Amino acid sequence: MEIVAYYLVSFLLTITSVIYAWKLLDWAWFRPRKLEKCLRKQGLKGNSYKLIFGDLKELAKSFEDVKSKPLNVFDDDITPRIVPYFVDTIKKHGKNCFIWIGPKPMVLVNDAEVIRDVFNKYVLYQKPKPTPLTKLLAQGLASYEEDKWAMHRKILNPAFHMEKIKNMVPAIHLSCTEMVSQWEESISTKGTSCEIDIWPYLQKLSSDVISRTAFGSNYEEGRMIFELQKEQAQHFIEATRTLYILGSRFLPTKKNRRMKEIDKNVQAMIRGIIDKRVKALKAGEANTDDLLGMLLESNFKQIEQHGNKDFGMSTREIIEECKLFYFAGQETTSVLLVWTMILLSRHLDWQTRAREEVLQVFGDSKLEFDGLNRLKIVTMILNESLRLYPPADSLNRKTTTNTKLGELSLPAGVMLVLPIILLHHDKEIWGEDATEFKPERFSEGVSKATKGQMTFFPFGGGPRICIGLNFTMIEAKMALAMILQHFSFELSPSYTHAPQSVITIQPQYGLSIYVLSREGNETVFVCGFLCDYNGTACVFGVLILPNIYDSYLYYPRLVWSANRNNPVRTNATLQLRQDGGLFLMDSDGALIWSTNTSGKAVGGFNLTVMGNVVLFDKSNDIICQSFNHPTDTSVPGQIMVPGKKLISSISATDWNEEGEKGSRKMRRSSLIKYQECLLDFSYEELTVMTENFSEKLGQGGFGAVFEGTLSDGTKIAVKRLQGFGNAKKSFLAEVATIGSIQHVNLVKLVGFCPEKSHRLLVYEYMVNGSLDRWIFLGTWEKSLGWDVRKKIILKCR
Ligand code: HEM
Ligand SMILES: Nc1ncnc2c1ncn2[C@@H]1O[C@H](COP(=O)(O)OP(=O)(O)OP(=O)(O)O)[C@@H](O)[C@H]1O
Repeated sequence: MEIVAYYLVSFLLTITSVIYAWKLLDWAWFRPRKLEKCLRKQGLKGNSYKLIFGDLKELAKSFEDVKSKPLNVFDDDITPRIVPYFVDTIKKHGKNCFIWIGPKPMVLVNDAEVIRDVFNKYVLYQKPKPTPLTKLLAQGLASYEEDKWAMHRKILNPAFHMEKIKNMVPAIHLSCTEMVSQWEESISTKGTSCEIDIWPYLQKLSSDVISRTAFGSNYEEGRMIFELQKEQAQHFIEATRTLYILGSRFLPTKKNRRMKEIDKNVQAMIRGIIDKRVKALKAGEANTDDLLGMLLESNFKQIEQHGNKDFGMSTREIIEECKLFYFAGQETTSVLLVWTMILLSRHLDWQTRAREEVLQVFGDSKLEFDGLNRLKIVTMILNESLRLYPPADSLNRKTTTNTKLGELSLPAGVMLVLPIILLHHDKEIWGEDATEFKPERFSEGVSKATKGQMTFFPFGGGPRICIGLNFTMIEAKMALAMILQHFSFELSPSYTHAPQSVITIQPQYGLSIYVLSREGNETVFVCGFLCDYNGTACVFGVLILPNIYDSYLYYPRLVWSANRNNPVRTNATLQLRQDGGLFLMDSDGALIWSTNTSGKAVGGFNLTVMGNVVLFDKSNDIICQSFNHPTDTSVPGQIMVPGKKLISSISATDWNEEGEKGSRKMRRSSLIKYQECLLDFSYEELTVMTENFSEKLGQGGFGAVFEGTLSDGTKIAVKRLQGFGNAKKSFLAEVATIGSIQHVNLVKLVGFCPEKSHRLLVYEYMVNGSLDRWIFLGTWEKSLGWDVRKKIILKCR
């Protein structure tokens, strides 16, 4: 009996071993060979199959090779670095090719229409099965198929609707504010600018945003969960760099134990939060503004509707969805932001245009949802950034049965790769400048830019398109707008341009940029009428005021004017008409100038912080702007296009005197007409004007004051300062400050002289002397009372 049992067991063992051996052989050799034959018959080309590993070794080597070769800082042609093996294979075998991922062939799908088909027929083309390692990281919606996917998508969809995302905007705003404050703090310790590696900040930002929006009031617990998920992702990335060996996850290695421990802890923590919420929801107290709240609410509704738990998600499944939010939404959003920042650091013209738009929509006030939706330039920039640096460089699918794919007939089990980045960089699709940053491609939206083709799909496509698309775009707009509102930035020379693919496309060495605070550092423009002393000649224009940090601009200058060749008199008016734009009428009612926009419905006009006078319509679209009609000056951020020209305005604004004898003199003779403008005198001129400082008016704490006369006979008082030494910068800063103060009862500064070690201030002449003579009339009793002094201070006569 025992012998029979022995033979029976041996027989069964042998049979099982033979079956497994055959399966292994089929998996490692026969099946790959059969698939290869079939693909070659269809005209597809690729390397011959190599046992078990296929092309994996070459694939790993190609990544290693490019890793050590950073790109030129201005090079956005990144495909050879991100998908080196695809690029090499296409070079070697042509566009209709395949590569071997171990024993599985992977066909490259390059045709936009075929890609659309793959996305739409999502039951026929499914995602490759997640490895057990991926399962430890996150399962959820992204990895389900067919009915289970459909049910989860239906429950999750409402949480990602625009009106729900609107409620999350305050949470997103808070996270962005925290980041901006940290940058401001770093800057304040160094002055007005400093070098920051912003990559870790952007990663923390997107992680904070997910914690806040997913778990709301349980934000702190959420943050701990996501810290653990982050560590899990690190382990996962390391594991994906080696070939996954069946059963290896059961080995009691240190890493395997840690991954399991993390998974257990994360599950327990999320379960704790969910239990609290479910209790609150049942008691009618739960907050449903965060993702978790909305998901629970939607799940309840679904179960209630069908009266059956099977139509909803289990707690375990809800836990997986929460883990997935972090995995799918954190890194992707931070890389979108980091590449956008790199592009804007290099393309300062677009940085300026984006800032202009942000300031036009929000000014310096708090960002809010409706305004974010009006940011057109920012959206164009984000789309162009997603085109050049799509966070996911390619997507995978597999055939589930024998399938007709375009011209091909593919057997079941063939993997497909949809190479997002190759289509985004294709010169046949986007033109010769495909690898250049040109946000204007998206000026009329995505469908116009792609002509309705599936050539731009950073978020995938078809029914399985990214569920977080709206969420991520609002977050990115908010973060970018807030950064632009507070800072200017440019690349640091220490930045190394090395994009690399680690699940998402990331900057290998971070992103060091110079961040400059805009506060107190911006150039100030004012707009209005500028008249000569007599008020007989006025222009309507834009004036740039000196900035105390600049040493090159000592006095306000006119940078644009509407009527420089046609001055008007005082009492002229500028009228904004709803149906025609701006009209400049002289005091006698004669039309002097208009914006030439008759028939257009005008919403308003605005002087932007860049000094651009902008006329816009009701939907904030620009109707016309002074930047498009330059006169004699161009300011930073003003883009000059072919056909535009600057024409010197000296003689044109020099209404009374002929412009003569060198530019310095000419500038002065025209500037002297403006009350607001300060003149820079030479020491020699002041010596002549004061007849060698012969007539002393008095002595102050900082030096003596002398009488003088300008060439047109106007009397002046010249103060010769002592004690400023050679400190030209602080002297000019002082001049800029005093020069910008306008008060009827304070003497006006006319000009100054900073030549060599001379420091002189030129004031208008006060016939009645200094105010102190009138304030202190000999004795305290006789001097002016407080009410009179108050009136003097408050400018009342
Ligand atoms: C720049 C940011 C993002 C990019 C580029 C991006 C990209 C993608 C892509 C390409 C897919 C399709 C994958 C495939 O078809 O194989 C996808 C799916 C998905 N994404 Fe995103 N994503 C981003 C942000 C987010 C955020 C913020 C969340 C959640 C909070 C999210 C959640 C998901 C989910 C759950 C899916 C699976 C959808 C399904 O299978 O029905 N994503 N994402
Ligand atoms: N713009 C002016 N027009 C006519 N006289 C002036 C003018 N500015 C100064 N003075 C004369 O010169 C004197 C000294 O002026 P100054 O402004 O230097 O002195 P202060 O007011 O005593 O103080 P401080 O040196 O602290 O500014 C005045 O008392 C006045 O008589």
